[in-house]
Amino acid sequence: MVLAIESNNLYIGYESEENLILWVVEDLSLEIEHGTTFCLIGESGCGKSTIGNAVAGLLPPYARTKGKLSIFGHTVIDGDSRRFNGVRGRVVVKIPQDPASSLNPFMTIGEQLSLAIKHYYPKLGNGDVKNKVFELLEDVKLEKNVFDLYPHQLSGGMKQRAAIALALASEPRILVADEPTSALDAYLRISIANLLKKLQKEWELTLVFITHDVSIARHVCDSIAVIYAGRVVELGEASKVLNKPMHPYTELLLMAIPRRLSRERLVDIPGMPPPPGKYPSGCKFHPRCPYVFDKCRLLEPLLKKLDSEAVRCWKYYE
Ligand SMILES: Nc1ncnc2c1ncn2[C@@H]1O[C@H](COP(=O)(O)OP(=O)(O)OP(=O)(O)O)[C@@H](O)[C@H]1O
Repeated sequence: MVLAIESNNLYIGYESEENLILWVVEDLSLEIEHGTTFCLIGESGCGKSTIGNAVAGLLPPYARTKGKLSIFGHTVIDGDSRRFNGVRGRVVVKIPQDPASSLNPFMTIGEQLSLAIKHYYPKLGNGDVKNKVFELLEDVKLEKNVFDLYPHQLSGGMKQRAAIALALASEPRILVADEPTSALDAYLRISIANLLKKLQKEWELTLVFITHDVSIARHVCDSIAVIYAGRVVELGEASKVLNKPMHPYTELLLMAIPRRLSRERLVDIPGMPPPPGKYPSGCKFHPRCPYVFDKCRLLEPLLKKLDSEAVRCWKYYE
């Protein structure tokens, strides 16, 4: 087994102007096998994008880190030092939530893709570059005429496909897709998710898929980490976690979304996730947990390994 991403006890925070560090992600220990699709799921603000940015080498300078992160065995985060040269943009790339943010409005898609390919493969001649651009357009299922179009001439779904093509120009091994479907309607959401899954298989990529949409996660992921208040609360094979959730948060998250052909009533998760700096003592989910007992309020459980899964809940320590 080749590990594409490995983190050991990783902490990620942001330093405020008053030099206070707000730890957003804590105690993150993950092993992501190369050539698989790994999903980070959780409500808004729980730290999914922060983890995605850490993996892609895109944390801002005022971010603070502790612990370790390795990409294909190469240490990129060690304590508060981060070294992504040769990795960022080449081995690992990120597709942003909003495709417009990675596309230049003043250049055609063909010009942008050609420029990216020339940057990564300076020895390629113009003809080969153009051929590569057309291959990329075909890979993301865009017509050849898109070469001459500007971003504003594309629909939302086409823009997202162009952003994916741009991300693939360096022939990366890891693709971080941060809510790549959130701005799209239901049909386009599935078609972009399907495209990413197809590319992951054909290009033998490791795909880190960030979403708060359980039905998309169910559709594309091999394994999944459920994130709450900056920590993994459940980890395992997607089919197991999503069909037989162990953590009360995962259980509620699944009850809060409509399922096809199911007549079960939808349930709201009571309350709101705590913002960084306001995490409660004990288990971070205890104020919203229907199974809370005294110990949960006092002490935070560690992520406990149970067969092929892991769960951070005192229920499983009894
Ligand atoms: N660059 C940043 N500087 C300061 N704080 C940040 C930065 N990025 C994120 N945060 C804070 O970190 C916390 C987690 O945000 P993050 O975007 O990682 O969560 P998320 O789960 O991806 O949420 P969403 O689904 O809304 O994108 C939030 O409180 C957010 O305000």
